[in-house]
Amino acid sequence: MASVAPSRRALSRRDFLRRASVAAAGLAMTGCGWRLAQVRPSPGAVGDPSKLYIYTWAGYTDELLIARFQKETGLSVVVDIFDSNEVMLAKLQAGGGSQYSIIYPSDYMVRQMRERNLLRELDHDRLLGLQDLLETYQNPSYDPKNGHSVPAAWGTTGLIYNRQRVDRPPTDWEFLWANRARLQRQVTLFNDQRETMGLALRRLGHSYNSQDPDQIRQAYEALRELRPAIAQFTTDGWKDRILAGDLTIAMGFSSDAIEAIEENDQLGYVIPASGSSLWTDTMAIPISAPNVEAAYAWMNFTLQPEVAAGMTQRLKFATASRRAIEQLPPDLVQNPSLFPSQSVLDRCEGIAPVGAATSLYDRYWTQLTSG
Ligand SMILES: NCCCCNCCCN
Repeated sequence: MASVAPSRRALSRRDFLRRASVAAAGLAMTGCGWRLAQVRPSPGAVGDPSKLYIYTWAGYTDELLIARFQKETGLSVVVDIFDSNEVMLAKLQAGGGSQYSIIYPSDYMVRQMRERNLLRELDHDRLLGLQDLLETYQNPSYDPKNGHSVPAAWGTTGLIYNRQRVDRPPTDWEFLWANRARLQRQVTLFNDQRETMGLALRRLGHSYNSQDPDQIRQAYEALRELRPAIAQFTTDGWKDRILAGDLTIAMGFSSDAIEAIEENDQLGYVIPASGSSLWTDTMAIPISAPNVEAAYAWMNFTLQPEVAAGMTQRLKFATASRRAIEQLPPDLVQNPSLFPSQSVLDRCEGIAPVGAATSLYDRYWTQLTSG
């Protein structure tokens, strides 16, 4: 089982606090306006040297970021969104690899794509700022020495809950099963097979990366048991619903949870006690990408500590840049949902490829979500 946890030393709360003491000023909070700037349903012309096509997760860009990049480089940016690594991979394999110059695969997917020769090897002479990354991110296990990817963001997966609708806040995944009779259609889980099958594995005391057919079956059956409580499998569609008071609990990424809590202080976020997924999302260049120059320009732009710190402030994902963390204001560095304590991180696990068991995950996932 490969762990992609950020370095224990580098991410200890004590270290963060020490670094934060020099931060104070940081960057001004900026209203994001329309967050998914220039998002469009599908890419059009490819190979236009004045355009950079990016395929990423929701909430990883905003208007300010794109406008500044355009001002600095003259390149306009077009962003498409995916909601799981598997969706991104399928699109790339169906020809999307020659449409996008930058993609944002997570840790395990970088490894999977590298092994299938789907990513371009990075020329480190063309990258500025890799030395500013946290030590563990200089040589992550999913991509030794960042040969094919640059870490962009990291965070956890947990439960977002509406305090007004629960007697006691959930502390673990088990809450969902214990309360399933009361939670009829009030819960959303991700439309992401590794994350969702993973939480069920973890609740049963197994690894997110189990390759044991029996354990994978048990996880599937446990999720079937939960089916009546599940309103929807959605990675990004829960936020409006929980803000509207339509849901009691949603599975969510830490960054999205922090944003939702900013909008409604009746919401809370918990990293489940039995452990959760600790993920890293990266920037990479598909092997047949157009406009590779522009891809390097984007990587270098976002690697700048001041730009990376601004993204963490506005978009609420943890940065892998040590120098960016030094620029963050103390309230962000001390936010345990954004930078969890070491003991919490120790309970979490990085998702890794599961080899031949992938088809079993696929099969159970299809049965679960189509049934
Ligand atoms: N909107 C925030 C997206 C964060 C996505 N991280 C994905 C991790 C998947 N294992």
